[in-house]
Amino acid sequence: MAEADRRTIAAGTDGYTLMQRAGRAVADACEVMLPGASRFAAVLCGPGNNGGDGFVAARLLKERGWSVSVHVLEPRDPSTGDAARAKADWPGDIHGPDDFDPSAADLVIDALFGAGLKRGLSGQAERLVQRLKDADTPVVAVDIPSGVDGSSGMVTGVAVDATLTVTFGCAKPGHYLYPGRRHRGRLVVSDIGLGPLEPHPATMLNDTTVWLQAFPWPDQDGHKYKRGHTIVVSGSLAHTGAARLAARGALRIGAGLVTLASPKDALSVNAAHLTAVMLREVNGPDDLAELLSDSRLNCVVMGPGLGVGAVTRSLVAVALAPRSDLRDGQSPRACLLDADALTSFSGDAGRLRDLIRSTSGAVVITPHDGEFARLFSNEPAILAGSKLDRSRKAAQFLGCVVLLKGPDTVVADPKGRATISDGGSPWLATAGSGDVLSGFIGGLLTQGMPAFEAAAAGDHLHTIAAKIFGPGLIAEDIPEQLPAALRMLQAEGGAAERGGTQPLTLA
Ligand SMILES: NC(=O)C1=CN([C@@H]2O[C@H](COP(=O)(O)OP(=O)(O)OC[C@H]3O[C@@H](n4cnc5c(N)ncnc54)[C@H](O)[C@@H]3O)[C@@H](O)[C@H]2O)[C@@H](O)CC1
Ligand SMILES: [K+]
Repeated sequence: MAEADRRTIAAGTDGYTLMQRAGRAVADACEVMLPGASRFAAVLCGPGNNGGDGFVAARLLKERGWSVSVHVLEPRDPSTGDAARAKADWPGDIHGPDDFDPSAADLVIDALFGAGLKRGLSGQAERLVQRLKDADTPVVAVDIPSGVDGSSGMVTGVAVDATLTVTFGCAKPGHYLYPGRRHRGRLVVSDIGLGPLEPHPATMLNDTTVWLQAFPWPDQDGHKYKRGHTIVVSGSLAHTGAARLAARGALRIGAGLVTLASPKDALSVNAAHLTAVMLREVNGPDDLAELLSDSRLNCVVMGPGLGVGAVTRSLVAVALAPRSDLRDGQSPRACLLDADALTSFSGDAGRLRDLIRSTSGAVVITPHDGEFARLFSNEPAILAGSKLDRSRKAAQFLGCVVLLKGPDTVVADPKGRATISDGGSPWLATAGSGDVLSGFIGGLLTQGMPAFEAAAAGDHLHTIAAKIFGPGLIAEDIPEQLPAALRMLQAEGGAAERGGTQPLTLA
């Protein structure tokens, strides 16, 4: 973001002009939020340019008839640069923090600190923010709620709870990553004329613009063998449901064929629950190796309900085994590892990395936070940092795509590309929903979708399907909502082809 700012200034727009535009965007948002007359805004201005934006907004609101009181942390703040100029242009009194009474105001503007904050609020700033949190007054945050780290969403100590956040140029990761996401209220991204961002952004909001171009719509003249064949490995008798959920997900999202590889003891229970999904007896790694000698089986999904231990480790090794049997035109087999397939490598991520690096096919792993922490328990450097950092480091370490689940799911690839999801559905916090997600992504890999795009698309469609169903959702419902989600996607695909859209960069 600072880079975009520098480019804009280099291209002829000075910093003070940008600050005027930013302050105007904030003032406009306040007017939309509180239309009417006799409005009173209290504006908290910090020592940097965030505070400068606050002074500009304060002046514009005063010109528009608002009563405005401005408060700074220290009398000398802000003392340099554009922010000092904005302060000098403010025509009213400047108060200290002790005069700040949030409950007397109709609205508070939080212009204390911007997205570059790297340490927790302390002292006067902390006390001021705590007083604001204790009041019930609506808050408009400038750029990001003060106390939230814009690049990670992390909060050390207190952070402002905004009703609305106005940011500039593009959103920041901290607007979407938790806990920052919880603090920002509604988000408005204002175009203040910042320079163009990199043509290949590293961090993107996960929406259709990231992956729609790569979505594997079936060909008009296609047949099921062309759409690929997914193998889902089932657990034993008492643990078969998870694999069936994944298998149904893979079939719904368009895999041409799906076969459940089931141990003998679970065959009859699996058979009793399957119709379009096929069934094959597979008792352990040797049987799986024999099944996979058929090179048409081009994706394996394993982990859900599989059990933790040496057998699962061997099954993963078989699925990732190097291949010499590929004929011309055949693509290598992709692999989706989730749940027990990851927990079986707890504290031994190096072994999993060696297996992944030996395969020529695409690999996606889909851990939740607990599985991620167990897998990398011997790699403390990977466990440090924001969710975005951790996902990127894990992807680079393993050499595969990592999808780290949560309401702010992150998908990262080894080259550093990453997406953040825009809030899942709270109804997805239900048993088996992750198994369906494995199936969705596996089904897309089966159809040849590149791994990063497949993971992002699977996650997005999973959320859309859950939102379509709404309250009362259980995992079985998710694949059944996919047709409606795909119809929406198809309509959007047509619109995108006509209009052309760019991914939403998060800088
Ligand atoms: N393109 C851009 O980036 C633009 C940015 N603008 C504004 O500029 C802001 C960024 O300005 P700055 O870089 O000056 O950042 P801030 O306004 O957040 O201020 C940084 C100052 O606060 C101090 N500080 C940081 N963390 C602290 C803590 N925990 N406790 C006490 N003091 C702390 C720092 O030492 C520094 O002096 C943005 O948030 C935005 O509001 C706009 O004016 C227009 C364009
Ligand atoms: K702020």
